[in-house]
Amino acid sequence: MIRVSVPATTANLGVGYDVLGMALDLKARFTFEPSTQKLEIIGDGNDFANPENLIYRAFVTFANAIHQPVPNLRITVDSDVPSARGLGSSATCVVGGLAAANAWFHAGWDEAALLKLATQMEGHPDNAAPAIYGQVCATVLAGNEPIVRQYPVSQQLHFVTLIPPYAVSTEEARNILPATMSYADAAYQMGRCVLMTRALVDGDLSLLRQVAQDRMHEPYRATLIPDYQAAREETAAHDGILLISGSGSTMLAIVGDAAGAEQLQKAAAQRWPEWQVRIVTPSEQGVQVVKTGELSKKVEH
Ligand SMILES: Nc1ncnc2c1ncn2[C@@H]1O[C@H](COP(=O)(O)OP(=O)(O)OP(=O)(O)O)[C@@H](O)[C@H]1O
Ligand SMILES: N[C@@H](CCO)C(=O)O
Repeated sequence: MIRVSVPATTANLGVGYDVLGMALDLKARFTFEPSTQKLEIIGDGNDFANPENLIYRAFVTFANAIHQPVPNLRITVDSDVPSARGLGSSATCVVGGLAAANAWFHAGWDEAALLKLATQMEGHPDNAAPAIYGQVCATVLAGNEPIVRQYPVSQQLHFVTLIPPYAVSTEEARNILPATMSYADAAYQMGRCVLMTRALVDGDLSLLRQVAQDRMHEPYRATLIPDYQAAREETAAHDGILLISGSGSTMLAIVGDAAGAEQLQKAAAQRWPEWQVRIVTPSEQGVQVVKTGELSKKVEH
């Protein structure tokens, strides 16, 4: 049996559209076993219990890439990562399926090779990179080749996810973005993206506040999240900064101390009782693969 644990990820971190992403301590756990049937999927939503399941598709993609036959599989899903909420659920499926297949076939692919294939499946690397490597990752593509670097996140920063009960599909949230932006806006954005990484590493909340205002996607995507303005005001009332997590609908609040995070969590949970409001911490680890009862660090080399 192969067990895979993959962290949720919050992509973009505001000003790092398609570049920055951070792994979180919310996990998706998948197990892969031989089955007498072609495919069994247990524990996943009804919509996903079919061969189009993204976890299975990733496993099949890997098998095809190394020219191996696809085995009969039982996949068991136990995920704390809600689907289509901006917390990288699709990346957990893709990275989980690829990493499991890598271990299943003893293929020995390293993280860079997994990231390349995961990026092809996802279309952009900013969820897949931290799902594989952990921490904050900055990733760019040189042709099809991802170039990635990790940044440790300061423990002085505290994070609260505000997860509404409604979904936003990434596809829709990408389609509403304009096709071009001006040089002035590009320069505005580049500088803030660079300084955002510094603010996260240093735990510099005042710098973070100065550079968090995005011009590339948040103004457009806010229209897809009916409670965005209210969530911003609630976060500001607790001295926090609000970003759209990935393509939404989740919003990520960043505050400067643990007590402030708890107060915001309580207030938001009270105001929106049907939301999941969770204090989260960055995950230092990316995907973990456990095979035959032993923890092997990521995939076996
Ligand atoms: N548990 C799951 N089992 C199978 N497929 C899933 C599961 N969770 C998510 N998916 C797939 O991922 C899709 C959602 O991906 P989408 O990119 O829209 O949102 P997200 O990854 O949660 O958010 P974001 O990319 O903004 O962080 C679902 O429509 C489904 O295809
Ligand atoms: N960078 C991606 C992350 C969501 O998958 C986006 O914002 O569309």
